[in-house]
Amino acid sequence: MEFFYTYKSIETALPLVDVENAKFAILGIPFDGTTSYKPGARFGPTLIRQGTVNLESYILDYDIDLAELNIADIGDLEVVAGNPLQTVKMGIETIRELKEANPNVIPIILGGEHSMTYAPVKALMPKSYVVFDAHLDLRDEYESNPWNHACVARRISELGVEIAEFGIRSGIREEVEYAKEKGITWVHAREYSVERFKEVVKDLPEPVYVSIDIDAFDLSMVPSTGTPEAGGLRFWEVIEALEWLVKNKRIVGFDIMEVAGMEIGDVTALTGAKLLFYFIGMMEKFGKP
Ligand SMILES: N=C(N)NCCCCNCCCN
Ligand SMILES: [Mn+2]
Ligand SMILES: [Mn+2]
Repeated sequence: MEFFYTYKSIETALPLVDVENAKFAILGIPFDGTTSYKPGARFGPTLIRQGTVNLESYILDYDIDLAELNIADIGDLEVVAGNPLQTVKMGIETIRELKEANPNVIPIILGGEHSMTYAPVKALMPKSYVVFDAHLDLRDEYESNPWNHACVARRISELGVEIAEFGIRSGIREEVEYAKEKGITWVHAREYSVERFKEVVKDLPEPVYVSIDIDAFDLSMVPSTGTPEAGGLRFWEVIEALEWLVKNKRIVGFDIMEVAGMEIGDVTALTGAKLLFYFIGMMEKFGKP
């Protein structure tokens, strides 16, 4: 199947199937036009895919081999340089095309900056948005742009989607006040635990969209990201929370955003690649239908 707004990118190290037969479909959105400190997230989709070359397709702790699963990769979205809204609109259309081709497929978006997450959320319209992030992303606008990556959770909130945020350690008072006004729960990185995650998420309505802004992880694991923040989360404490989430809530989509970098083997991209493999593996092993 051909998609109007996509082009073929490098492929992961996994054998791939057609969209029509896929359980998971990868789409890269290489946009980084509003990142304010470090650029390079436009290379995230390519670097994450290339990082999978380094990984075994077999997930030891799950006894699942991703090479045996039905995974499609529809390439990267054609972005409109400097225009996040137009790029998001093309992303919405592409993900809707994807779901028309296979209503059961689970889209996995590789960013690109976090503003692009609005596209899968608008296309899939989950009841809840669960996000790991260093930043609240609840600004009404940033650098005079309401489609800046610092605003994505606010735009999602305006869709009426319930929101829970984890790993937070950066924001402004106005965002905290907005979260309080809208009943958005956010957990500071210092207060984060898997138990706290379960407490917050257990009553959220389904289905759920899960977003990972890679800067939620500690700076040591993800130095190549647009707005890095020290004091982040550890890998396995996020994986354990996601395993509980996919067992207990129906997941309609997933993304890994804000992976930047300029070279093959970038540490941040390798973190993203490992996370990609674990998410697919846990969905296969534990995913609630
Ligand atoms: N990724 C994000 N959500 N970023 C939010 C804006 C970056 C905060 N810089 C603050 C700079 C103040 N000197
Ligand atoms: Mn973010
Ligand atoms: Mn962030």
